[in-house]
Amino acid sequence: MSKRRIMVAMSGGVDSSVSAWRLKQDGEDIAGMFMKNWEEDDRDGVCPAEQDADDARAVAQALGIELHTRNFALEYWDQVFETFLAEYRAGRTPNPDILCNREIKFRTFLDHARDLGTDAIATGHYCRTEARDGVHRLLRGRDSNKDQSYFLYAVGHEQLAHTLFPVGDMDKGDVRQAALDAGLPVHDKKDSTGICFIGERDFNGFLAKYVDTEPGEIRTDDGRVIGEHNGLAFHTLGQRQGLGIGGVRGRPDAPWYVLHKDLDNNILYVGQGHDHEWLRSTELSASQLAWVTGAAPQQGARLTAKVRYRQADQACIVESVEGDRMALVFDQPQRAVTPGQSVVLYDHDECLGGGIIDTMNAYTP
Ligand SMILES: Nc1ncnc2c1ncn2[C@@H]1O[C@H](COP(=O)(O)OP(=O)(O)OP(=O)(O)O)[C@@H](O)[C@H]1O
Repeated sequence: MSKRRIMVAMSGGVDSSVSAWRLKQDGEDIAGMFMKNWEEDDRDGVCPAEQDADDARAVAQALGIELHTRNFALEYWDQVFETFLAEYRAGRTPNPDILCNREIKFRTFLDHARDLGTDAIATGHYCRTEARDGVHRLLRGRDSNKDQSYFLYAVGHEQLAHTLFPVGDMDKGDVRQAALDAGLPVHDKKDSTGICFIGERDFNGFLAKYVDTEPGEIRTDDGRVIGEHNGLAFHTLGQRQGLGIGGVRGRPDAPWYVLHKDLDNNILYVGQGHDHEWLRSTELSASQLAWVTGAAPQQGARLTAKVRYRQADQACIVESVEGDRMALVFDQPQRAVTPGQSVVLYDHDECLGGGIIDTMNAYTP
């Protein structure tokens, strides 16, 4: 049997670099691909993507493998960024990394890798897969601190069958150590943070270029108008900073939190108290459902869920799944369940899939 060929998605970061190195150590026949998914605009001369491409090139050279580069900026714009903007325009808070995984890394990239005659792809995500009864399942990464299965819930088993996660069984510390031991030039490179196309720059300034917003009233939970917001899109439920208002009523220093966005009337409701009761939901509904194996969980199933990345597992019950709509009930109230974000379901270590949050039962004025 001829040896399989693997295309490693190489970002120039430490995780994908160690992924490539591990596969090479295992004697696999590998090549790398760097994707450019965003055309640079006005980052004051700083061009992180160029630096990343250089890093990917340096790692490929150190490993003695071929590096392909592809520009998927058009695909990214159409399939990720347009949806991202549409969600913000609708007053919701999207997660573009989840869409990027589904549409770009595990579709466009996978297709390109196949066109180049490779049999599988590899990425540096902290996840694992397991084939059971011939169907590939998605498991959490072994390093619970770095687990990225939340971002991959919308990738199906057909794609996972052709995917390797070489660092999914490693701790981040061991990955960095491996990079150092292997002499990879990126061993001490900083982890990337934030949304990839925005990077470190001002988020609201970026968004304002694409989304028209109207100023409107800021009201307190007891109905007083205490200021003006600059556009509901710039505010996220549960968010603390950036309201530009002082304290009132004997609690001048207590921080304010976004409690509710009244989209019909363009009013931002705020209140004092991180765990304000208006932010608490015990139920939510979600749509745009995606199940890794293709099978939805049973009604009544007791599972755990995350309504945001890095949240601890929350016990819940699947109240209903009908067509493309699911309702969940949580054992404990959840803070700041946010429309547009994803709810992801787990059965112990297995990530089953999830959907995009539409409504929750937090109090609304
Ligand atoms: N520009 C890119 N080109 C090729 N592959 C990429 C690119 N960006 C991300 N990837 C792939 O997706 C994986 C997860 O991306 P993410 O942005 O979460 O990076 P990360 O966890 O910081 O990993 P890394 O340390 O490899 O950058 C990467 O490990 C890599 O395999």
